[in-house]
Amino acid sequence: MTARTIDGKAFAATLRARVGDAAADFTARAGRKPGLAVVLVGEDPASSVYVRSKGKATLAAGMESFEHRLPADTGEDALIALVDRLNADDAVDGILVQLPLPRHIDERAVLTRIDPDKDVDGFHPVNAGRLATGIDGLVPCTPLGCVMLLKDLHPDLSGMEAVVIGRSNIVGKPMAALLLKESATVTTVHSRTRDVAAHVRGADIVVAAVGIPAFVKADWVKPGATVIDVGINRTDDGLVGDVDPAVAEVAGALTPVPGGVGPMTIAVLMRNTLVAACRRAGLPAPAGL
Ligand SMILES: Nc1nc2c(c(=O)[nH]1)N[C@@H](CN(C=O)c1ccc(C(=O)N[C@@H](CCC(=O)O)C(=O)O)cc1)CN2
Ligand SMILES: [Mg+2]
Repeated sequence: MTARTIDGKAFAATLRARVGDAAADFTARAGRKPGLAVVLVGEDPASSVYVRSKGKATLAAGMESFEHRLPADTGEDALIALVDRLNADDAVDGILVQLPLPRHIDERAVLTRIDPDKDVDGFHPVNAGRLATGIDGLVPCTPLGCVMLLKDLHPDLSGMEAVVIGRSNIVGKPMAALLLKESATVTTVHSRTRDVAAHVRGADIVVAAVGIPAFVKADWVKPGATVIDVGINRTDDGLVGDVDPAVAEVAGALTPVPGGVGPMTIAVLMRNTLVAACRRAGLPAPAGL
């Protein structure tokens, strides 16, 4: 069997177009555009590219982009002061601090300072708590993008066996919470799990978010399973995922790297910004997003 390729790039393009339509509608009703502020500290080349892409996507969706590029030696206090200003700025609906931050800055101190209702990354503990308890909030972009791709293929995930590999606050934990919300039977495996392969073998859905190149092997995967590869590992052989390419011979469907989950992250960020803007303006949630 050769797995069907899940085209995240194409899905992301349609999502961005739908957000663009909804953003035009917001602008007509609210008398202003939705606004997204992105903060980058330092000059990490990959982060710099992502921030530029976010700015371009924001403008392309008809939204206001506020880009703040700060030097690598910016102090934590100065960064927090900027977050406070963005929290108080009515033109800003969404705030995103690009990760990773330089080592001298406490990531948690910065992320918990963002107004939860502007936290379009969904990383604030208030939004994590909302997700865990079933309250509408803002949900991390990458896992929400994964669920959108999964539901496109399997509109009803209820009762499906899902294994999430990795337990980060950014992907693994919210991914498991979102799958649970869809009534899947969810197992999270991680570095202390005794037999990862045994868990993966029972899964209809595998989400690999572990950050180890080609970690998931073909003989771990149930024939026909849907495999979502969240890994973005830069190696001497270029960009590779967390899933061994040989998995394509066993899986029913697989996201490629690049062109799978990655492009969904920025498309969902646009969606989250629009959702935050609608909530802040007291407008109904945009349909179908
Ligand atoms: N504050 C945040 N920081 C980071 C996040 C995040 O969601 N919020 N995620 C990643 C980086 N990221 C966005 O910020 C991101 C990563 C990858 C892609 C993407 O489209 N990848 C392409 C490949 C691009 C390449 O060649 O590098 C793909 O997979 O097809 C978009 C956004 C960490 N930081
Ligand atoms: Mg740090």
